[in-house]
This record gives sequence, structure tokens and C-alpha cells, in this order.
Amino acid sequence: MAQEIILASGSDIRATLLRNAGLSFTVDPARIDESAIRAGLEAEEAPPRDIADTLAEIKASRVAAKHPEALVIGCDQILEHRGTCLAKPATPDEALAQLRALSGDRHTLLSAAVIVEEGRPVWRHVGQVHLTMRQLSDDYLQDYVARNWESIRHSVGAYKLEEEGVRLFTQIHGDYFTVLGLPLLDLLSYLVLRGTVPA
Ligand SMILES: Nc1nc2c(ncn2[C@@H]2O[C@H](COP(=O)(O)OP(=O)(O)OP(=O)(O)O)[C@@H](O)[C@H]2O)c(=O)[nH]1
Repeated sequence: MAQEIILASGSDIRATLLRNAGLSFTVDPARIDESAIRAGLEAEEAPPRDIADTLAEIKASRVAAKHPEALVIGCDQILEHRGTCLAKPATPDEALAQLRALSGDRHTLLSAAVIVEEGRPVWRHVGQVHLTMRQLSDDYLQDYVARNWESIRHSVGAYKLEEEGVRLFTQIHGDYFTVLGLPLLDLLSYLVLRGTVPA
């Protein structure tokens, strides 16, 4: 019997990416106080990649405790801009403030994934993507947020690359999947290497 794979994430796009890759898995989102853990790590001046990696491991470990036989994938994405980490916007005004700050500048997305098996991390990867946003007019940003709020509220950086968010950018260095929130190519390579996924 094939080993069960569990995605410990409530992210629709992460589940879609794994499903579209043909993986069989179940979803069991980790219930953790992400903002409290993140605030603690930021207070210790942990680097953004360590914050993403630690949160991904905590999510995977929390769910793995309920499913000791399964391969459990935890994820976390951090947006880093000029040394500060941005979280998902809580309000349209916060989304507008974030986009005003990112406009005309570069930022980095860090997408961490950790696999926990039998209570131990057995694989981890933090994908990085460097994005350059064009200089955007305030009129356009206000209109963009008003029209897209219900979608972009669930996304770090207040954009979805596969939707109108692509218009915000002039350059993207890194892979598409990592922008969406999952270092999918590295994850699949590991699952193929260990024989969990045929290739
Ligand atoms: N569809 C889409 N989602 C994006 C994009 N960029 C970032 N995201 C999502 O933004 C969210 C980042 O927040 P996280 O805390 O990592 O994940 P989450 O959605 O809270 O889900 P958990 O894994 O349960 O914590 C993830 O769901 C990413 O998939 C994008 O371009 N497109």
C-alpha cells in the first residue's frame, strides 16, 4: 500500500499544484498561531528564510503527530522587502500600503516546505524568487485593490501571479511555482528520488 501523503496547508493553490502534478494526498491544515510564532522569531532577529523554514516545520510536525505513518508536507511563504517581512494583508488599506511600498522596487519571496515522517523532518527546502515590480500609479493601485481584494487577501504581497498580479511585474528571477507558494520542482524531485512518486 502506497504511503499516505498529507498536505498540512489550507492554501488552495498548494493543493491545486500537487493535484495537477498527479499526486494523491489529503489536506489537513495545521492549526497554529502563525503570527505569534513569527513575531517571536522576528524579535530574535531570525532571518526571513529561517522564519519560513521554522514555520513550515512546525506546521508539518503538528499535523504529523496525528498521522505518524504518513509523509506530511508543511509550507510557509515569507515576503522580504528591504529587510522587513510582509504578511498577508488584513485589509484593503493594508494591501494598498504594501503595494505602494513594493512599487518600483525589488522584493524576494521565500517559499519553504518541510516533510516530516515518523515525527522527524526528513526533507526541507526554501525556494527563493526575486521579483521587480514596475512603478505603479496610485490610481491604478487603488483600482487594482478594489477589484481584486477578495482574491489577493489570501496572498502574501497582495498579488496572485496567475491573475492580474502579473501586470505588476517587469522581472521575475526564480520559478513560477515558488512564487505561488510551493517549491514544487524540488519537492517532486525528492518524492521521485525516494520512490514515493514514479518517474
Ligand atoms: N494563488 C496564489 N497564491 C499565492 C501567490 N503568492 C502567494 N500566494 C499564497 O499566499 C499564501 C502565503 O501564506 P502562508 O502562510 O504561506 O500560507 P497559508 O495560505 O496561510 O496556508 P498555510 O499553509 O495553512 O499556512 C499561500 O497560500 C500562498 O500560496 C500567487 O501568486 N498566487
